[in-house]
Amino acid sequence: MKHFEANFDGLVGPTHNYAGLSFGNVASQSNAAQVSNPRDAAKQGLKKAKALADMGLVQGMLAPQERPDLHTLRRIGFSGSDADVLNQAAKQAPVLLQACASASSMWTANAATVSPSADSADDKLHFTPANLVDKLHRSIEPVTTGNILKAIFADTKHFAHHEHLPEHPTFGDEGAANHTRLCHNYGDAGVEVFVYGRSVADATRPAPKKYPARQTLEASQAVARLHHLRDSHTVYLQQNPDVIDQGVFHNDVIAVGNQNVLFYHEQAFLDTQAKLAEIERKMNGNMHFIEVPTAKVSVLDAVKSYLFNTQIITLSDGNMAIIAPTDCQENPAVYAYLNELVTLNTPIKAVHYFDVKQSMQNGGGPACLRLRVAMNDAELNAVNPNVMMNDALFARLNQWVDKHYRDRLSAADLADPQLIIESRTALDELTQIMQLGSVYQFQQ
Ligand SMILES: NCCC[C@H](NC(=O)CCC(=O)O)C(=O)O
Repeated sequence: MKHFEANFDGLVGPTHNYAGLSFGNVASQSNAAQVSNPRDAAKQGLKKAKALADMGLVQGMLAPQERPDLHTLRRIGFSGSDADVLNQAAKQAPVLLQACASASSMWTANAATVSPSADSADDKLHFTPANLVDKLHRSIEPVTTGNILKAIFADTKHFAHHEHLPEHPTFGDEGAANHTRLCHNYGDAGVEVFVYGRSVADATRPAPKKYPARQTLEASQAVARLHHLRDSHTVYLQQNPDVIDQGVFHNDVIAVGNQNVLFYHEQAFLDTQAKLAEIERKMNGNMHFIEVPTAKVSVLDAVKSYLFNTQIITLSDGNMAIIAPTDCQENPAVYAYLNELVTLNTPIKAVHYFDVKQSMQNGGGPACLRLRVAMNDAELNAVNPNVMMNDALFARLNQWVDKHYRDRLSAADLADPQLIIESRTALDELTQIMQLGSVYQFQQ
């Protein structure tokens, strides 16, 4: 049986816009009120996903969510026709309308935490959608995320789906952005590293002062229990609160892992040496810890360029490559570091750059755009084949984007009732292309 890691990228939705909704996410805040280009955003994402498929990786796509979310707007008291609801919300509570119109489900690293069957005591592949409670616009994602994941990973013989954690700050959960699975071969039992920003129960642990710590230790522990992970193969690691206060709102802005490589910034964690020793021990040795010193790349440069929001992928020859945003080429310190990295004695031998600027301007790099699912042949055979990237799906989805997406969207456009119709027409067609069934509220 073959074992590998598949990536499922989020297809950018038709309402992609810049609303400055994410306090603590520097890019989101500094690009607030810019005009976005949903069509380019979707095509940039598709191009990156297709390139990985062409490199021989197993690559799928996850459908976007229904936005504007009329269901939530009605739940909070706006009423009448769909156009009335938008109109009232735009006048009375424009920030709530923006929250209900965000295309943030595109960042599928936050869709869920995924544990492969090799790690779980019940031999199933587990999914827990993230509750994303720290941000209103993201807290409305998990139910539909669960529907989409169940429509793609349907076979209960292989896949276990859990409900998102209780919607309370105690269980703040940001999904795979704060979770890294390490292993020697993809089929081996791996070590799952959960990185949290604060502990609710243990007030003696430090916490950030300026920006929120979105992920709690309590949430990470709950997910590990749900997924039947073994203590001997699980590590809980605290993020350095000082870097959260410098804009590292998710761990995947400061660290990324693949197989036996952990690539991270010197200032990423607390208790770094003791925790790396625990990882080394639980992995039975042979780890490559690639620590980037502040002297070479500052935290500020890491946050600006998204050096760590890169994907590290294993190619068929066993070598690894980094998938980086072009912003890393534009930052002299980071570019120099990456050029040096490929000459060092590590498994990483190449860097490929992709323009994902539409997403970057909201604080989402290549790694935010994908959900990793380590699996085997038998599990892949049970996945809905209509979401898997290939020449035909790439062409079909590009046509679909051209047909339905606008090439500019401003805050004022979110109040346009026509946007509801466009978005629903597009998503209805997409559920047919991907054969997802009725995953959206408007289809029920
Ligand atoms: N993993 C990357 C997530 C980026 C995402 N940005 C946003 O939601 C910005 C939306 C806006 O400001 O319009 C976030 O902060 O959760």
